[in-house]
Amino acid sequence: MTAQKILLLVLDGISDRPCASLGGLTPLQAANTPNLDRFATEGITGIMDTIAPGIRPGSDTAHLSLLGYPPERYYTGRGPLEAEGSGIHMEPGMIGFRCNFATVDENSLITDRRAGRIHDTAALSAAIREGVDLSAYEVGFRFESGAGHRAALAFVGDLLGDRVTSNDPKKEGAEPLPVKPIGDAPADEKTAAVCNEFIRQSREILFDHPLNIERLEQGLPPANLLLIRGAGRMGHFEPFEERYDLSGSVISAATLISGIGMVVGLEHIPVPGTTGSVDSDLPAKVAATLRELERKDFVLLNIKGADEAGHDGKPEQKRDFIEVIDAALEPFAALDDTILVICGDHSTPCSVKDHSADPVPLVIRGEGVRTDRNWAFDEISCAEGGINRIRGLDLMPIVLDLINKAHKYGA
Ligand SMILES: O=C(O)[C@H](O)COP(=O)(O)O
Ligand SMILES: [Mg+2]
Repeated sequence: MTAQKILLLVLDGISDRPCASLGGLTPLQAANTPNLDRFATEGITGIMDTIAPGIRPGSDTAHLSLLGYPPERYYTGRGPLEAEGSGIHMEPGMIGFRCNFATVDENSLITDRRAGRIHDTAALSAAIREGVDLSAYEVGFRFESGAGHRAALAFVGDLLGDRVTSNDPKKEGAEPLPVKPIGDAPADEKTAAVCNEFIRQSREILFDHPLNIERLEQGLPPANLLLIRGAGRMGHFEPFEERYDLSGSVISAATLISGIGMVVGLEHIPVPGTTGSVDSDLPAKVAATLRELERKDFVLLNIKGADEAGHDGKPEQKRDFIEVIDAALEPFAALDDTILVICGDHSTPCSVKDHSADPVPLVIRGEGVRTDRNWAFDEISCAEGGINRIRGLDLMPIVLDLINKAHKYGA
């Protein structure tokens, strides 16, 4: 029997570098992962540069590559993808941004780029929608909360450009930067001015919002500043179903990943109780994935929490969450008509607190797949596997071949 379906499970930021506090092991090596190891035993393993060796992938460009959409052709910035996944439909002419709720102190220094990984910013977003007025620029806007500290923004108006910088210095202890046009096009100058005005007004609204007063009383960092980045317009994506002759769904609490799925035409399946963080309801996600595989040919499932632990520089938390992931994956062992692909989108080493170019581990398991001698799913063991080392764009062709949907090159 040939497998008919594909489950692409992306363990976001799962891979790492050796951690001193884990005795020189990576969190994935240190974790007890019987299910992942079983998939490695039953399948074929390897490592993957989701973009190319030495290139540090963003989650956006990495996921585009994994889905077989070359980012150099399709990527128009993170903002529009994050916006689409946050429920803002990006019409032509709109400029989208990714935002962080962040904390600044009385000296205007950023003390936390994620406002203590705040959850539930709905009230703050409502206040911003209500209070910010950009009519002086004849610009409207949409603003929606995403998972955790994340949010998305889109400007609607004439003569807006998308070539502007970010106010995010990308580190704590620094002041927010002014947003500047890249070049001297009037449309980019206008967008930069609108960004700075949006940031100014939203900061005033957030400063004495009751939720922030409450957070201060509880000793929590207030979400009193928006960092905005990733300006862009929506690109054009060949629909996944036409490209591969596969129907598909995306399951992800991270709005960026749902947005990417949605723009290529995957159906977004929201799952209550999932947070994109280490407290997410993973069994609910796994159950939803199995339901989707009953009615669709392809499912993209993203599990985000290990990436957050990497960004926070917490090896023990990352190791422990990997064990939670592993336990939740047990039901996938029963998949028999599905090619199961498990990989990372990039490494997020705890020592770097950001993405690195270290390749990610990969396993492909299912009917007809050749196996190799590797029995463990981790960065080091997979490097000895039968897939060897591939790029993200190689993945879809390999998997399409395994379900006999590849086309012969030549006669
Ligand atoms: O978690 C995310 O959304 C990104 O991968 C990291 O973004 P941040 O550094 O702004 O939290
Ligand atoms: Mg990622």
